Amino acid sequence: MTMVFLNKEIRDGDNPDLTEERKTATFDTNKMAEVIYGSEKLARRRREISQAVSLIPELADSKPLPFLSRNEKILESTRKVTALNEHLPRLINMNDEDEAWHIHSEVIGFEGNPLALHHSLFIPPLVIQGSDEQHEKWLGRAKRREIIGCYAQTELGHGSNIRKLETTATYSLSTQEFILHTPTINALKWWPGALGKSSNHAVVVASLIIKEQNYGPHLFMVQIRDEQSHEPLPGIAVGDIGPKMAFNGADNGFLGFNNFRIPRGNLLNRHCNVEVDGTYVRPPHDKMNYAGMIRVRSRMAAEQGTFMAQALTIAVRYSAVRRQGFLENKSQEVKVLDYQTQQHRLFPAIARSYAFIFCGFETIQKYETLQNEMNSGNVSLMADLHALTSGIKSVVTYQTGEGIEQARMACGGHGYSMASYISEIYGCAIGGCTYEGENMVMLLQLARYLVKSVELAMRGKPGDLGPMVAYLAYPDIKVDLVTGPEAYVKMFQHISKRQSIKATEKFHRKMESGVSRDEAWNQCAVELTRASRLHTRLYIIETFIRRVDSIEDLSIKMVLTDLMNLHLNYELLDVASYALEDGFMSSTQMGFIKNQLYSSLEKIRPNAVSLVDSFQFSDLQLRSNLLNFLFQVLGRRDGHVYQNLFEWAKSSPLNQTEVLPSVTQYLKPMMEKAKL
Ligand SMILES: CCCCC/C=C\C/C=C\C/C=C\C/C=C\C/C=C\CCCCC(=O)SCCNC(=O)CCNC(=O)[C@H](O)C(C)(C)COP(=O)(O)OP(=O)(O)OC[C@H]1O[C@@H](n2cnc3c(N)ncnc32)[C@H](O)[C@@H]1OP(=O)(O)O
Ligand SMILES: Cc1cc2nc3c(=O)[nH]c(=O)nc-3n(C[C@H](O)[C@H](O)[C@H](O)COP(=O)(O)OP(=O)(O)OC[C@H]3O[C@@H](n4cnc5c(N)ncnc54)[C@H](O)[C@@H]3O)c2cc1C
Repeated sequence: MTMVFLNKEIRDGDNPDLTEERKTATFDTNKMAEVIYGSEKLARRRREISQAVSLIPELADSKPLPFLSRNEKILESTRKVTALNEHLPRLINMNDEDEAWHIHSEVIGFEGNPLALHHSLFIPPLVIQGSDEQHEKWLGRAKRREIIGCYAQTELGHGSNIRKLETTATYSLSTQEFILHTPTINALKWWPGALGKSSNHAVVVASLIIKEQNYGPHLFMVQIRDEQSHEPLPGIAVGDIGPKMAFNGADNGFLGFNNFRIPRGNLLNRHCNVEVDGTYVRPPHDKMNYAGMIRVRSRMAAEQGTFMAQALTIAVRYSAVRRQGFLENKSQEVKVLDYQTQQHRLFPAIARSYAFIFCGFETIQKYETLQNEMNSGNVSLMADLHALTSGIKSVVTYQTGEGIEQARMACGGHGYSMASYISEIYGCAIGGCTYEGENMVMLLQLARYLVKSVELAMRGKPGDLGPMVAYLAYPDIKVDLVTGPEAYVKMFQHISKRQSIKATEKFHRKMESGVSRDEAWNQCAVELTRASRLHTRLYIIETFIRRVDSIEDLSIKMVLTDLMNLHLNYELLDVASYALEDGFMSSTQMGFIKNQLYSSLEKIRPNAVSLVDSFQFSDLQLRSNLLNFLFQVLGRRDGHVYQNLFEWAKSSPLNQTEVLPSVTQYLKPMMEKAKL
């Protein structure tokens, strides 16, 4: 029997400890899902899609993934993604990217698949950088999945510094072709997802050479494998780069060219061109070829917030059914979720998940605006969004890693087992600190923007500062935190502004003392990255406040206000030393922040399970679908952890036989020998 309480599904047969949690919630999880995913329609569509997928057996894992070898993982992810391809048009609106992401996440999980990059990194640069004619030629084929592609930029020797990529695309005037070449081992493309064994096309980033002049990195559409035989084309060396920390269901690859020729029309030329006679037509912005990277980075806050939310769903549900130790009542052990330390471990991370998802939706919208402007030739928004997304991708990936690791530790010993599946989520999410721009490198990109902005403010031109950095010119007026969120923002603004100014002044002093600009920059780099982090954390706080302000439903607004207050106090406490240093914050205020934080933990406690339930991850999505295969066990919606942990252990391949060859071949002889 199912009883609906405030639209929260209470099911007979669930672990009573979880049922009790769901009953104490003060809000409706369906309503909260609408806020998280931005609309009633999307939240509802997600549920409908999850439900539809759960009814199609071939879309479920056919084996528990942690027990599979790499080859088996790739076979399984490919089986699922191709099976899904057959069902997609019936299950989702094919033009809706959010629906597509959701269904892929349901079916594929975290371990990658040969089409993940096709949609996120092959089609988008083709859309952004390809001309109408090029769309005509490749886009339809790519969307129909007649061809499979990837994005090949990083090389063995260079990833961060793309101006130094060594792969060359030399224009041949006589044949009107580009000759792609890999001059050294270091120049091999290295890392691109789905390149190794699956793709037959790649968007390749290579240095464009015309009449011996290097015009820097440009994007080329390159067919790398025969469409019939799938063999590499002559002049191409391609393969898999081996097992990784995660994403082992995907084939990240290497790629080398031996004077491989492609037609002139394969340079993606919506914004730049090489004419027949070798004349180079410049793009409207120097870094136009980097626009695809801004796109991916703009999506990372929501994506990473979701990864963290998945780990937290597992940890919070488990913490509500795990009983260990006593508080006042000595006749019953307490749920570990009742310990303040456990709450302090998990609840600020829940708040960050919400904050990242809210911030993510804002940045995705900003990117869409940029894209529309770029299409009509206006590139003025590019610099701001590059700076913003560089900071956001760095801060959210790092904090997501922290949050997921805390979720794992919060599950004690069982968190360390693959039965929690948290380590797989961690491996997948933490890759984000490196891919799409190594975090330190991206923080330093934002720092360039901050330093320039401080210089403008110092030169008495605050009117030239964009809205994102206007606070750098605000006067320092002390604030009373009791007055609410705005005061927290002002305190954060002061901290961020002061650090940006300090780092800039240090940089100036170094140069004035005769140190070169680059060396001075390097000697200030740690301080500069601190400024970037603070600026970004301030931005995330502001998006959280904006989102909560916009909510009308009172019960949702109240619980999100609790979560936002927790976030404000946690973030401010974390950086308080910056404000204590110059006396902007007093030790009394510090005490106030701590007390507010502890009181927020208490307020959130009754809503904790429902706050993670509101993400509405299905058991399949968390890989805990008992109907198909025993898998991630701790975060099951029904909370039946222990019996399923035992089932999980029994299903281990090691337990399919009582005596292993390791015993008969090695341990037994050793023991026998010892008896002699
Ligand atoms: C619809 C269907 C969907 C289906 C979905 C299917 C499946 C999904 C299911 C599950 C998936 C699950 C999970 C998926 C999650 C993850 C995916 C997995 C893997 C991700 C793949 C990652 C791919 C990559 O990593 S691609 C490679 C990325 N590489 C980088 O990012 C390189 C970083 N380096 C750089 O960007 C540059 O080198 C640089 C650091 C910016 C420096 O560039 P440089 O040219 O040297 O410039 P310089 O520093 O001198 O600065 C000069 C000037 O330019 C400005 N600038 C720089 N960049 C930009 C820019 N982009 N835009 C604007 N301006 C820019 C810079 O600020 C300077 O300005 P100024 O002089 O200071 O004014
Ligand atoms: C899971 C995964 C998937 C990927 N998928 C793709 C893909 O599909 N396509 C693709 O083209 N690439 C892909 N990559 C590659 C990825 O984009 C690069 O690894 C990334 O951009 C970092 O570059 P790097 O490896 O050269 O690191 P490096 O730059 O060598 O970084 C090493 C260290 O040097 C530091 N460092 C480097 N430069 C500076 C600097 N200027 N100032 C200060 N410190 C610096 C870094 O902070 C870091 O600590 C993927 C990587 C991973 C992990």
